[in-house]
Amino acid sequence: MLCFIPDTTALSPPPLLRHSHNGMSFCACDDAVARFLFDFCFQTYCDAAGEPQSAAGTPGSGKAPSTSSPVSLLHAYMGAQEEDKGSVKGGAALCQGRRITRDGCIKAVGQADVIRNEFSEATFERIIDCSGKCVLPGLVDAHTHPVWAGDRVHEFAMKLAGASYMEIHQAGGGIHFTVEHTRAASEAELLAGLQQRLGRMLRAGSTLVECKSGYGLDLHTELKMLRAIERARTSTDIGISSTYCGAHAVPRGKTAAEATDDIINNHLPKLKELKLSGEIQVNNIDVFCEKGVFDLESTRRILQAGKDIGLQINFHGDELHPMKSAELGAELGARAISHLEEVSDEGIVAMARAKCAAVLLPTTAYMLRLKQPQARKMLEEGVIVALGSDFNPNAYCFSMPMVMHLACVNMKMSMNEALAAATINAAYALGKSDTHGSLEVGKQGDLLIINSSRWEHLIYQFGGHEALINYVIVKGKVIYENERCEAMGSY
Ligand SMILES: N=CN[C@@H](CCC(=O)O)C(=O)O
Ligand SMILES: [Zn+2]
Repeated sequence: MLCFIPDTTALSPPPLLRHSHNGMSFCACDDAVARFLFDFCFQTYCDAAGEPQSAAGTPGSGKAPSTSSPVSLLHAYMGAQEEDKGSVKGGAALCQGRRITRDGCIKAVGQADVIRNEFSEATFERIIDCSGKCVLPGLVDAHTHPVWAGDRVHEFAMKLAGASYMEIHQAGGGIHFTVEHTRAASEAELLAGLQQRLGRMLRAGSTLVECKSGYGLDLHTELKMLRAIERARTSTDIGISSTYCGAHAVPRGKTAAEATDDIINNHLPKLKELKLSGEIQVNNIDVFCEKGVFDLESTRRILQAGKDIGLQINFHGDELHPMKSAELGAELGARAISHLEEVSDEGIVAMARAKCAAVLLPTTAYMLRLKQPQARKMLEEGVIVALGSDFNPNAYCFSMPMVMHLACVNMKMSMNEALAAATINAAYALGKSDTHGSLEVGKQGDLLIINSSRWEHLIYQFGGHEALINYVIVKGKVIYENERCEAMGSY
């Protein structure tokens, strides 16, 4: 087991926050989950690891003490990733009075002395001294396109010179350029690029990421991409939610209607077969619903067909033109819709009612100088707002800390809102808020330890996360340890 000793002094109660958990949208102040998240966020000091401390409070039950408590000492004890092979140690036997399978889930949360008593006979593989540091949930990136070959740095120059995203796309560049290179690449090459990118995401604090296909457009290449994602799922530590995005663009030589028929009649039946045989796990279906790409009716047909084979609907909508994508997503029971720069007022209300998450992508609005999505209005209307990096050859950003910073500055989100959007709400957008996105007993032990006594530095220091992130932990196992972090300091 791994033990963290993040002693805390609660600084102040978090402000009102729109937050989601298990499909509910609520104010953080009224909910134990959110209070827990922020108890962990407001950590200021710690004594030496392993030293007994005194603090009043309740044992780790997943219900954290209120942030109004003057002293809030929290410990999180977690199992390591490997299955226990039978040598149950004293500590393991103590926990909840039953055999612990070392499953990488959080075993207890609560006041330090209470948990110390509960686990007094436990032995730990490692104890991490979190003096002066903060422990946060691992970040969740709800929208990425990380499988591709070639890059589009030349197009960045064109855009800086004034070309629009759609002008480049219609001239055969953009997604078409990447499709050409991705079709020519081998699965091994795609996997190598993907693993490298996932490593960079992990070092920037993401422990769960959504990964889309969508640079093949033909069945052969889409499957090649999905297989690369599947191999990354088993060969890397980062969590993956995979998305079939064969309707990312209309392939050259086909009309949108022909491409729609091809997806429904050929791609999806094959995906269903591979899902059933266990060869590929695909979680979501995506379409780029946009003027000049897939219109509302084609989008509806593809998404419905994907839903019919058990995929969660999670698609690109209302980005460059108002398409009524939000209204469609709400009607179809979409789990999430991304972009939404051009969403209508009715669409926002419909998404709130349908508990359909809005995945906002600050890097894209910034890169393409689009109008910003109306994050404030969405939050006020009760939409579950999540964030994603949208990492792709157009928006080349791996870093959720930078995404949170942009969301705060450009979309006027508070830092608390941005953190919730990049953790529990992003997990909700992927259908994983039961197991990911916050630090609760029974949830997967994915977390970050940052080298600052105030968690807000992770957002405030734009581009400073490399020096701030001290540890990245997935399923209770230290995946990344930044030794330079101590030397660099955080201020
Ligand atoms: N807008 C559509 N898809 C991506 C961009 C993909 C690309 O340009 O390669 C997005 O979410 O920003
Ligand atoms: Zn995208």
